Amino acid sequence: MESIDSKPRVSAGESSSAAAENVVFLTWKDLWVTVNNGKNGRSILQGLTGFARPGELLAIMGPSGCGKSTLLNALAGRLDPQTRQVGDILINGHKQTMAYGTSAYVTQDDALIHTLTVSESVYYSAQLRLPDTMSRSEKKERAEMTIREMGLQNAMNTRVGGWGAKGLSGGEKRRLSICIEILARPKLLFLDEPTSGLDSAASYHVIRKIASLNQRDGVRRTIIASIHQPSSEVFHLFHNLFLLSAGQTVYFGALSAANQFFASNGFPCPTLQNPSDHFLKTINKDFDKVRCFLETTS
Ligand SMILES: Nc1ncnc2c1ncn2[C@@H]1O[C@H](COP(=O)(O)OP(=O)(O)OP(=O)(O)O)[C@@H](O)[C@H]1O
Repeated sequence: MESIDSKPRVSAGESSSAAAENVVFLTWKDLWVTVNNGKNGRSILQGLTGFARPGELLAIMGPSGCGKSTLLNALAGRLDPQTRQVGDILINGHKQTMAYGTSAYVTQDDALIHTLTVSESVYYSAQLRLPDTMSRSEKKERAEMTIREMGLQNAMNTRVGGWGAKGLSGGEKRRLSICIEILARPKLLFLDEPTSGLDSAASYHVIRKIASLNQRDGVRRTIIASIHQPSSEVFHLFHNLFLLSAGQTVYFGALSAANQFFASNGFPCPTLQNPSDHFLKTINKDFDKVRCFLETTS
């Protein structure tokens, strides 16, 4: 089976120039994550290598249970204590801990207070999260700017809402959660399934807002999101793809080269089919073929 090089290389100067520019170039090398369940350890991630660049969005995709959240948590330093991690995770080429506010993690569940409005949620978070070196009015200004960046200006006075009290839509809640996490202008943003539970239009709106953040405020963020079955429009908002199956890398590289990679390995994407559906179907359906595919490409 023919294979192409799915592992793009990091150019020598990229990590050091990211450090000079005060952005984050995240690299992981031969990353293993094992969980201890009784007598035997089970490898959830098996020797993953990749990177995420400033100014780009990386999608982590794969079938349910393949290890997407585990990879995201390992990169964010949020693995739970029962797991063991081996391998290197480097920031701008070095092993280092990130300063407060450098990175943010948006979880799948929106941890919002139902009785607050959008503006109250963001203003209060700004007062609590932003450094004391910022004045009250600077914090308020930052909160307003961030609300606009996430396209929530028309819902400023809408309550979050919950059971029995309708408030924000699911997509608006997700954008509010992101809004709160990006208040401190993190250079590295992790999102765990930011579109889960949303319809395709709301998903597109959420990811488009995330994708446009870098253009709007000029901060070249490094953005990594795990994502389930994105529509074609959502899929094409990402720059790079990390495709996993059973804890192993199926593909890592530019999104634009993934079709060619699958085609040259005997799995061309049918015309008019959403490529992300095709990739996930291929991994799920042809399990034995994919095992052989993994062996040839690793
Ligand atoms: N702490 C843990 N203890 C035991 N097993 C774990 C633990 N964390 C993850 N796993 C197992 O590792 C595998 C990968 O889990 P993970 O949540 O990373 O998958 P996922 O791709 O994010 O799944 P989904 O798309 O369904 O959310 C699963 O089989 C899960 O049961």
